[in-house]
Amino acid sequence: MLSIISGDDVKKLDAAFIKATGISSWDLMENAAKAFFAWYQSKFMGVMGKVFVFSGPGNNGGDGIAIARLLAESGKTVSVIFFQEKEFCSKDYTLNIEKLPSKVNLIHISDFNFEIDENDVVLDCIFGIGINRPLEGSYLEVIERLNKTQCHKVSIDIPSGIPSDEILQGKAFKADHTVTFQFPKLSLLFPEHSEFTGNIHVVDIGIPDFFIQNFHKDKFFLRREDIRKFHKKFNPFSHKGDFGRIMLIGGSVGKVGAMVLSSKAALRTGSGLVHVQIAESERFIMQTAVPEVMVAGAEEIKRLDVFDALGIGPGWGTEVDLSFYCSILKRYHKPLVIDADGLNLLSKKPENLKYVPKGSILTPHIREFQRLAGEVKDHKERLDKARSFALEHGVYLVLKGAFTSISTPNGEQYFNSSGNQYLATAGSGDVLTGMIASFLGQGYLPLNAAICGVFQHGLAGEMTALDKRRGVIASDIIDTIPATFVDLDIE
Ligand SMILES: NC(=O)C1=CN([C@@H]2O[C@H](COP(=O)(O)OP(=O)(O)OC[C@H]3O[C@@H](n4cnc5c(N)ncnc54)[C@H](O)[C@@H]3O)[C@@H](O)[C@H]2O)[C@@H](O)CC1
Ligand SMILES: Nc1ncnc2c1ncn2[C@@H]1O[C@H](COP(=O)(O)OP(=O)(O)O)[C@@H](O)[C@H]1O
Ligand SMILES: [K+]
Repeated sequence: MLSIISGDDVKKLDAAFIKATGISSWDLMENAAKAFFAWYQSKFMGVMGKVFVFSGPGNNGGDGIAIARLLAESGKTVSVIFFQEKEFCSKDYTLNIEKLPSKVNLIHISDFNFEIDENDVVLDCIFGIGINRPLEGSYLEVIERLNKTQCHKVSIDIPSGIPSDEILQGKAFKADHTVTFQFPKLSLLFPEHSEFTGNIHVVDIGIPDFFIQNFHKDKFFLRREDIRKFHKKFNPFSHKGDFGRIMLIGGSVGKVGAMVLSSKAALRTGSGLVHVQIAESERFIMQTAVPEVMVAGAEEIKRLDVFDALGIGPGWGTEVDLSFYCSILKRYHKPLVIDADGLNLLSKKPENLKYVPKGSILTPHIREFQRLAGEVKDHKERLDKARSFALEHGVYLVLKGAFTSISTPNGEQYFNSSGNQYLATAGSGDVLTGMIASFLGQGYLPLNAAICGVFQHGLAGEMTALDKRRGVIASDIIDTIPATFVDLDIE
């Protein structure tokens, strides 16, 4: 798992790493340039145009000059466009200028003619995480001009103009790809910045994560290779009971489809037994749609303790009797999952949050979270609010969207890397509820259930979008859940 640290801490990290290993800051920049070059070779070598490296005065600019050298040595036609004379630039920038082969065109910005073709590549190395004020003057003019230019655009570490941990003030470079070093900078995960970042790629520059953990506070980035360790192992003697008995509550008249999706997703995620509690009139639809599911009557609602996990909310409607809802929360003493109308009902009377069992998992999308916790001005504030909400109520708060975040009762935040925009389709959230409730019922710790559910839901979305793109519907995501176990090599 990658730790996400603040821009200020990156400087301390670099200094400590250099001190501990004896390598020079130039070596670290060289590692960054080589890591970028390897990425470029795998993704861009087929692009035959010229490369224009726009190089600012700091170490991001220095990275650009080192990259220009590697690209030129590999046979590319490279120009470096610089803004400041080297006396005003960082030490490693100057060292790299001295190492540039003579075949690289070195052009001051005032002499550059902006003759860039569609097939050319612009590398944005103007500012990295050292940006400390909004863009102005020639930097702003150049970036605005580049934003209007048709060509391939790649930002190094972060699109120039965006601060590492805050919301952008003013303008920034608009990239098709951002290749970021070591870990994604927090602000790359904000929806406000999606028009600037393009696709985000993380490349390793050789600082081991255990070293970074000395600096990290509370934020992690979840990647595919991290997921296996959150999974439980089952053996050939495991029986239906080991895979858990869960109860999903929701499905009012006309909205039983939500429960069809949740319950089917839970079965596809591995649940041994799935019961649902839905409006009496919808029984027939439910049993026809998913014959493997048991439709619970009032008796079973009385005996909640027999269930290993509950999932409350999909398609429930907001007309539910709040005292009935509270009685479920009060009588169940294990962590449960609350989504959709289960959350909207809590927003109606937030004092009922005290009945939610500790360690439960709440899965709001942005609007549901706003109803629960109030208005925010931007995603940065939303993430802070999610963190304090989880701390205050002792729950896991899964804030859904691109880079879904999981805030824990001890103040940590995990950011998901799987998924795509095609998951934004009716019922997709109901599928996630079924998946998380299923893992919880299989005996996973709440954090592990949330992580595995969120990651595999996203992965199922990616896999199903390969041949369906915007045609993905929630049922396709469910059908692809089993393939995610195979893809991740989980038994
Ligand atoms: N561990 C890492 O992450 C590493 C990072 N490196 C690179 O180093 C970068 C950070 O380098 P720096 O700290 O030098 O930061 P920058 O390269 O972002 O540049 C900061 C410089 O620009 C000036 N500046 C800031 N905002 C400005 C504005 N709006 N207008 C005009 N001037 C402005 C500052 O006064 C400072 O001189 C990273 O983004 C990355 O590209 C690599 O070189 C090596 C390892
Ligand atoms: N752009 C996106 N990138 C990644 N995941 C997304 C994106 N948009 C939506 N999702 C995911 O799709 C699901 C949508 O859930 P939700 O909003 O509750 O939908 P519904 O109410 O239709 O079931 C969430 O898991 C969310 O994280
Ligand atoms: K940059």
